[in-house]
Amino acid sequence: MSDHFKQQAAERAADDVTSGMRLGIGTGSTAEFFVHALAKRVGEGLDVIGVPTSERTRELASGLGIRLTTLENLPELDLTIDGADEFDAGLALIKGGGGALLREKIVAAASGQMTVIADSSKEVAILGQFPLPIEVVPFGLQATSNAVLSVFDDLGLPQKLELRGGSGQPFVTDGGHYILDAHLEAIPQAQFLANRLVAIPGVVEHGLFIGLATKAYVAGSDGVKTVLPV
Ligand SMILES: O=C[C@H](O)[C@H](O)[C@H](O)COP(=O)(O)O
Repeated sequence: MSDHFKQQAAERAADDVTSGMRLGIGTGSTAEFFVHALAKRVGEGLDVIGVPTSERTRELASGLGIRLTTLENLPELDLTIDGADEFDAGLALIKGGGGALLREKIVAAASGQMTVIADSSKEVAILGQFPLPIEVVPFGLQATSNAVLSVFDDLGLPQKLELRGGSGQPFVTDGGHYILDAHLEAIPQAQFLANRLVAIPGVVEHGLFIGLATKAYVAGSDGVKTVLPV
């Protein structure tokens, strides 16, 4: 059922795209529905150019005939459409469940607008039930993990950090980094935590997206609703 909702939200976002737009194209199962909906419109004559946020999305979108480029060639975008793991009433997000958070955040920050597409299960009163992904360089992994844990300690957050994939075969991002998933349960001071995390050497980026999303299409049993940040 949730796949059906993801598809509805994605199709609603695809309706907003007009010819000439420079698009950031997100990653994940919801974003994949968007890629299919966009490809259908491209097949009907819509003329857009897209920057994918992952190799996975690049392969899918190019295979479906969507014209793509890189952010190097097109550093300013009109609109990014992407999924989220959680969002709150202010449209602060947790992203990175699929490991694409770094490119997703760079692309969203280069876009005039960002539309989140999600099923209603992603809406939360407070972020943090979904584990917060923190992308780190492999060098100095233990030292970086310790520094992250020390920030959690300072903020009274749970000290539970897991290397995605496990130490035997860590998950490697498109940028060649690892991901630490932080099981925080609730993040009451998201901006403060974000500031502390990016100040740690070895942390490349984290999955808190604050002040980036300008709109969300959220699909549930009542249909697709539009959410604007409060
Ligand atoms: O790294 C992955 C992305 O941030 C995804 O957009 C996010 O995990 C949501 O994915 P899904 O649409 O599959 O729930």
